[in-house]
Amino acid sequence: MKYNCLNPIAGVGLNLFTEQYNKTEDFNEADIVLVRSAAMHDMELPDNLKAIARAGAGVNNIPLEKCAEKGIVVFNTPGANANGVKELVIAGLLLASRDIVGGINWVQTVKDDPTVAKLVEKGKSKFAGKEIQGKKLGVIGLGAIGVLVANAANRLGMTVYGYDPFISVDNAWNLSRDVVHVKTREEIYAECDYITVHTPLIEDTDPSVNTKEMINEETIKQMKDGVIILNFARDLLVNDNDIEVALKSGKVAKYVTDFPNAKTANMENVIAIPHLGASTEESEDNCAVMAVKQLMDYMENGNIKNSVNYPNCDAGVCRAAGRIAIHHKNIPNMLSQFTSAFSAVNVNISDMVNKSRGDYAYTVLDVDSSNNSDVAAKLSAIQGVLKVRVVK
Ligand SMILES: NC(=O)C1=CN([C@@H]2O[C@H](COP(=O)(O)OP(=O)(O)OC[C@H]3O[C@@H](n4cnc5c(N)ncnc54)[C@H](O)[C@@H]3O)[C@@H](O)[C@H]2O)C=CC1
Ligand SMILES: O=C(O)C(=O)COP(=O)(O)O
Repeated sequence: MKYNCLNPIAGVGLNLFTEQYNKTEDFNEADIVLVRSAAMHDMELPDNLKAIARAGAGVNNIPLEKCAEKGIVVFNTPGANANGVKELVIAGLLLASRDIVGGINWVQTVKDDPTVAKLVEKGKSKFAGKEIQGKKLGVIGLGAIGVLVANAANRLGMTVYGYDPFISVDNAWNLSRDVVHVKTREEIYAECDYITVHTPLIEDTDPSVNTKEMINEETIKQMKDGVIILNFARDLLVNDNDIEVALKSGKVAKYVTDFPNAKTANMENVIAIPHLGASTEESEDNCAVMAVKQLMDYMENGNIKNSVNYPNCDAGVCRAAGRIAIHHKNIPNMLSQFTSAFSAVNVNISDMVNKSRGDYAYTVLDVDSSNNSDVAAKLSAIQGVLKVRVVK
């Protein structure tokens, strides 16, 4: 089996691959691909490609639907880099509150002056700021990162407001009970001195689901004067032209972004960080290990864990003579056709798992025969079947 890395992936993860797996520099001959932020939307997806693992959280760089149509499972690594991002968000809160960057840059301009010690005492008042303790922070999106940010800010003495209409049970359990649970984004806009966004980038006609450009003229208008906005999620969550106007007028005091672009990188009062949220040794290692383990379990057992375009499916380790994995449309009459294909050749199905997610489904069949290539070819020809893989 061949794997290709579209971005550098930590060695501690890649070292988990056994001798069955070989690295290839050629994307077109890969069975599996590991990726971080490389843009995949315009890439031609080869027929032999079976799975893509995003060593990270955001999957907006990957064509999920196109992959699902080709029976390519896309995984991510939920939570594996959340602490790295949380720590940078806390740094972002402090960088936006105290002119640390301005002060450091100024010291560089006077560092060769023998009276530098005196100069700093005289000049430091230009860089004075505010403390975060006692201020209100709004967290939009209480997933792996949002929960950690909310809890950490709460421990630093901030009053934290949290909004997430789709919060998972686990994340709700992990959220500090001191976090104020708000039911609308508007409450956050009206109340908070700092607002940080931690949702995926989602484009949808339903405004409660859509996150694209959720920070815009209309929503900024509802915020407090001098609000500080932090964006460690994706640049498209914020409308660049609207934030520019708001920064110029002082309505927004600072915009901290981990996703600078040609516009925001040139705006005054923007603190632009070069997408460093997940760039820590620990996060890179966690993501790589999780991504590789998920890929290996998929390749060797057909199990799917943490997919973003196919249902999760745990068929365990195969103890039968053969295992076939079928990617198919979630439509009527599929299972009966699969079972008929095996009964036609008098092969017993000893175990079966069938899972669906939206328009797509995944079926794993354990059978009492180790020679299944002919049946696999017949299964591939069934209308609605997207890919058939002989796992064992
Ligand atoms: N700066 C960086 O290096 C990194 C950035 N990210 C970005 O941060 C995002 C969040 O990451 P995680 O917390 O790990 O993901 P996650 O999937 O654990 O959390 C996302 C949360 O957003 C919530 N959500 C979805 N739509 C929403 C809406 N319309 N309104 C309010 N909440 C909504 C979900 O219910 C979920 O709880 C990623 O999608 C990615 O874009 C993630 C990791 C690193
Ligand atoms: O995990 C994410 O969503 C990130 O934004 C991290 O991206 P990266 O892996 O650092 O290119």
